Amino acid sequence: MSNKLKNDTFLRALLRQPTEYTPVWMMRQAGRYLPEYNQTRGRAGDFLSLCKNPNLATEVTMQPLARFPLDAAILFSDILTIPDAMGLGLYFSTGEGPKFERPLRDEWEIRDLAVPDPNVHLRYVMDAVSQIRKTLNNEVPLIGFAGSPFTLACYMVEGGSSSDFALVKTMLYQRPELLHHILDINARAVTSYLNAQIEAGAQAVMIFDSWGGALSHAAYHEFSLPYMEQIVSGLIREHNGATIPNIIFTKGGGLWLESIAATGCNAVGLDWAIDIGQARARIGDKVGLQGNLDPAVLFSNPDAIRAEVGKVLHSYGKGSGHVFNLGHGISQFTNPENAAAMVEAVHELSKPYHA
Ligand SMILES: Cc1c2[nH]c(c1CCC(=O)O)Cc1[nH]c(c(CCC(=O)O)c1C)Cc1[nH]c(c(CCC(=O)O)c1C)Cc1[nH]c(c(C)c1CCC(=O)O)C2
Repeated sequence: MSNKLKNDTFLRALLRQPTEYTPVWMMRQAGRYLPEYNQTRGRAGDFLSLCKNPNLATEVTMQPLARFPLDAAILFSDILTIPDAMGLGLYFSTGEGPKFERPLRDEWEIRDLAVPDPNVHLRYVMDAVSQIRKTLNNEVPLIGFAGSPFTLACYMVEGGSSSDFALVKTMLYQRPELLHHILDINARAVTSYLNAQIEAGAQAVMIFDSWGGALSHAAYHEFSLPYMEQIVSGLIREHNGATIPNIIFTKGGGLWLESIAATGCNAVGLDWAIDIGQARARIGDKVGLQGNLDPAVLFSNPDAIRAEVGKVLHSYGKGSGHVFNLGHGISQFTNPENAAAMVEAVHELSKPYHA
């Protein structure tokens, strides 16, 4: 099988190589805003069964690509597959988000944590990756992903979603060595998981640090960033002759862009709080940038969406190095026609910036 991509615009933009237009994909592009996704999830039974069934995971990965001319596909899965493989017992109760049957509450549970073998305990993810690659037939690249060690620790310690991170932050300040132990296991688990995804066919990888932005300046630099740096330095950089770019996305990380860019990553994800032109001025000579449209823009209408897309493109300015995306996942209450309008506007309006 030839590995030549028909559309590698996304990969080139991450590596700051020239492109004809600005490539675009959407975080959570396969999800509940698509009626066909809800239909497939209904057939699977629930969200986790969907993740664990490679046929159905492939089907939903392809759904947004059938609707919109996106420049990348992203593996359909979840960041919490790793703690699930560690034995914490992931489940999703409708309307309440992710939960663990056995969150980390006792010190012995933390001391007992072990790095799962991705090709055994997360075989279903690797099977999905290779099946998605076959189905994609080299049309666009496939993105693999994982959660950051700190973001995973938030869920593992809290036992689910949290608004104040009381338990994990108590541990951070009271028993920092215990949290460091969890983070070290998580960093090794994420590195081998992402490398297994690359070996199974992922052509770029992204680390979601969804909660790093909830930390203080000092705590971010002690408990989140160094572990992402450890992962980046352990990632496979070339596979079957192709460069495998990586992206770090700390939501709320705008204050720390220089530190993030210094990890050795290829690209940095931006939420919508920062001006992308300013971000480029700060780190754009070192890394590519991905983002940064407010997902709420997609609640408006095609004309307003076009105007907001134009502002982001104008702020980034001329030249390569930008992958257009939302600043966070697409809302389940988005009209798919508005997502279509965004993708079309990016492709059309970005061409003059690459002339
Ligand atoms: C924190 C986090 C999680 N998962 C993820 C993150 C990091 C990104 C972020 O900050 O949002 C990452 C993720 N989750 C999902 C993907 C799939 C790929 C994609 O299309 O982008 C990715 C990349 C599918 C999903 N993961 C989830 C859904 C919705 C579940 C459903 O279908 O019922 C999807 C499509 C469930 C999930 N999974 C998680 C939460 C908090 C929830 C519930 C939130 C919600 O209800 O919107 C954990």
